[in-house]
Amino acid sequence: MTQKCGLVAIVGRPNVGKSTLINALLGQKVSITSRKAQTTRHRILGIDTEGDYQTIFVDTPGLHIEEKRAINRLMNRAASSSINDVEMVIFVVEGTHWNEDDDMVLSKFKYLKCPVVLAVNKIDNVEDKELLLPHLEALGKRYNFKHILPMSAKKGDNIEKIRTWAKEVLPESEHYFPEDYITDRSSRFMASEMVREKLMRFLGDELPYSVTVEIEQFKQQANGVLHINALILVEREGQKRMVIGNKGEKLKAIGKQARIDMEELFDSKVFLEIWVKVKSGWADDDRALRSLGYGDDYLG
Ligand SMILES: Nc1nc2c(ncn2[C@@H]2O[C@H](COP(=O)(O)OP(=O)(O)OP(=O)(O)O)[C@@H](O)[C@H]2O)c(=O)[nH]1
Repeated sequence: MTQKCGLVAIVGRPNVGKSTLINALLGQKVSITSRKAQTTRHRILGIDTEGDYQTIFVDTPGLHIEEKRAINRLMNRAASSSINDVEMVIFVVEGTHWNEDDDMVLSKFKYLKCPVVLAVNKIDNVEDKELLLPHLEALGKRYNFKHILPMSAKKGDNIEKIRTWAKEVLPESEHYFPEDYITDRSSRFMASEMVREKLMRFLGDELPYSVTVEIEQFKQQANGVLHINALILVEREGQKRMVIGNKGEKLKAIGKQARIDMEELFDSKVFLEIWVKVKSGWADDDRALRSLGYGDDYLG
């Protein structure tokens, strides 16, 4: 049989569970998830290769209404353009909560030619299941969806259908990526996302968007241990203190959790060092090494 390959977009307002769905579809942590809205700043490709089929899932940044901040405008642009050349769109919404942001996403489908699947996520959260059916029926009247799928990305319920439907729409084409690729993002990028995710988890709303993470070193040592140096760049001294926490506790916890995820993803022991630096501060170029975010067994 000839090879088939194509793009499938996963769209939806922030926080509906797109990253969780991508992770569930690919069975690996390729995208970051968080309770805080809008964590996906980058467009991440998740690649699912099975035999002759290769589905490239495009995890778009959350589309949303407010356009005041430049970053939001950029996110909207990236999201709109990524919808156009795909074979299918998975529109993720949340349980029985439909709001005007969902309407906004829906309005982007006006000129779409490809099929749209409505994935009604987080049904495990819907307490009154009797409400679900009429709600799904009402949703069906909003657009000519190819399928309407109640599902739970977190529990893995019904997500196989998405993989099957995706395969059905793939055109004949050579595979774009080698079969062992899960994402076209480099491992360095994945490592930085993992640190950023933990930052968000530990600092929540306190964390400003301006904080960035750079991977300065990513090297496999002869003994197989992966040495990773991450640099967290903040804008002010106060933010640096916040990230480091009392006696370095916060940074230590962030480092530990990030290391655990990295070890799983890279399938290797990881030695992770994290530094925090104030971005613009020429007067503050001291890079205090604050984190011992690695297991004690790698110390010796
Ligand atoms: N109960 C429940 N929670 C879910 C489910 N799927 C995702 N979540 C939770 O919803 C929150 C947001 O999930 P994400 O996957 O980060 O959402 P997202 O749409 O990628 O968010 P952005 O990156 O902001 O666009 C997380 O706390 C998830 O654990 C689900 O099926 N059931």
